[in-house]
Amino acid sequence: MSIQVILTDIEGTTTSLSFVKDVLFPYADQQMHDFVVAHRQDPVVAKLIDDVRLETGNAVLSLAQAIAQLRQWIAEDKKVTPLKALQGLLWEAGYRQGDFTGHVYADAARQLQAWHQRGLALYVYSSGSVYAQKLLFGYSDAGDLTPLFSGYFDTQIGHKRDAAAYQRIVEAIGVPASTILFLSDIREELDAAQQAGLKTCCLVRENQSVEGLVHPWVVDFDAIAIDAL
Ligand SMILES: CSCCC(=O)C(=O)COP(=O)(O)O
Ligand SMILES: [Mg+2]
Repeated sequence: MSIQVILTDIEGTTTSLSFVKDVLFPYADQQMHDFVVAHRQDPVVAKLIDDVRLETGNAVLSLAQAIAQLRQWIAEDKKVTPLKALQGLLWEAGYRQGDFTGHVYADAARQLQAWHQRGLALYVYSSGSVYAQKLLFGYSDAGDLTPLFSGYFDTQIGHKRDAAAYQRIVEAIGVPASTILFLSDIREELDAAQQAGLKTCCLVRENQSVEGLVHPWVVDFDAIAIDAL
């Protein structure tokens, strides 16, 4: 069956690792303390701090300890759902103030537009929260790309190395798994998607090794031959 849907990862796939690690994460790290303290009474932020307590298994974690835990998770690049949700809220100010724009490779922006034009449905699946995904594409280097996307998934649907997450995404999109092409730079994510029956393609942008790679791979979006996959 031919491809009807493209499901794409962000970091390392549409977007450089460096933008996430050298721009977004340091920004969140610098702003986390003041943001959480200023918004601690906001029900959304208060719930996320409770979620940090749940995640750590320490129900009496103080606000200061929760902030320290969040900053440690940033340093360790942990894909923890309350951290990802808070990062989205923090980055909003950075995008709106023009402190940075969302990095999207020119080839990715070009092909996303071309695939949308030819009638393929485009979805995102990233560990970054859906809110953060919409900000990145909404304030991207290539302008507002959000009209191209039919939907977004984050770790609320499951973790990216878990085949069950892809099965839930297939159900949510409502087309056969074999008509969905998943794009990612991480082979464990591609393995999980393949187990769920999706087609896969690995983005090898930054000198990763392709030794033993069982997935088709390309160096950028221009090299993806949808009809040949
Ligand atoms: C979309 S927000 C910035 C990226 C981010 O926080 C992240 O964890 C990236 O994970 P991905 O699954 O896109 O590799
Ligand atoms: Mg990635």
